[in-house]
Amino acid sequence: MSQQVSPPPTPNSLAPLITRERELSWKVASNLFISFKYAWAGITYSFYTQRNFRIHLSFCALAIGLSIFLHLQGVEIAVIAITCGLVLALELLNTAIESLVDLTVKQSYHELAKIAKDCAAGAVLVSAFVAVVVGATLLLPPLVILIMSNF
Ligand SMILES: Nc1ncnc2c1ncn2[C@@H]1O[C@H](COP(=O)(O)OP(=O)(O)OP(=O)(O)O)[C@@H](O)[C@H]1O
Repeated sequence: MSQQVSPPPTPNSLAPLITRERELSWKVASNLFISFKYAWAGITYSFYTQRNFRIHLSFCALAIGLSIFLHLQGVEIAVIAITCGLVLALELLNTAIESLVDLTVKQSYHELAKIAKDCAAGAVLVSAFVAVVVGATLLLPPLVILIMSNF
């Protein structure tokens, strides 16, 4: 049995969607404050449900705290903060992708669901690896000097 494939949308068929401006959304935040509230709800959801998010958040707090304690230069603290932000943002996207996949395939196995979840988890892993390299490069030398100077 051949699968029915819908034709790709032409630029003209997208125009009504754009003019109706997100009419298809279940709900649209009415103002900026409500948008922040929903964004914060996503962050707290990830915090309470995702162990990895809590672990990454703890390491980020530690790294930023250490960089201030060790009097790193402003640009170095900024690089550590950007790297931490990247890891946490990718964790949030990973959670979003997992939820979307579960919503789509429910509790059934699907090869594409596996690819989507594995790639999302892989993106987090890559960013975490980069964060370790950045942290080790910027934090370890002054930390070793501080420890050595106390012995
Ligand atoms: N519906 C599915 N079909 C196929 N494989 C799946 C499916 N759901 C999960 N998997 C596989 O199980 C793995 C773990 O999925 P799960 O949804 O439990 O993520 P997780 O353990 O919460 O991941 P993370 O630690 O990144 O948050 C996925 O990476 C994927 O390989």
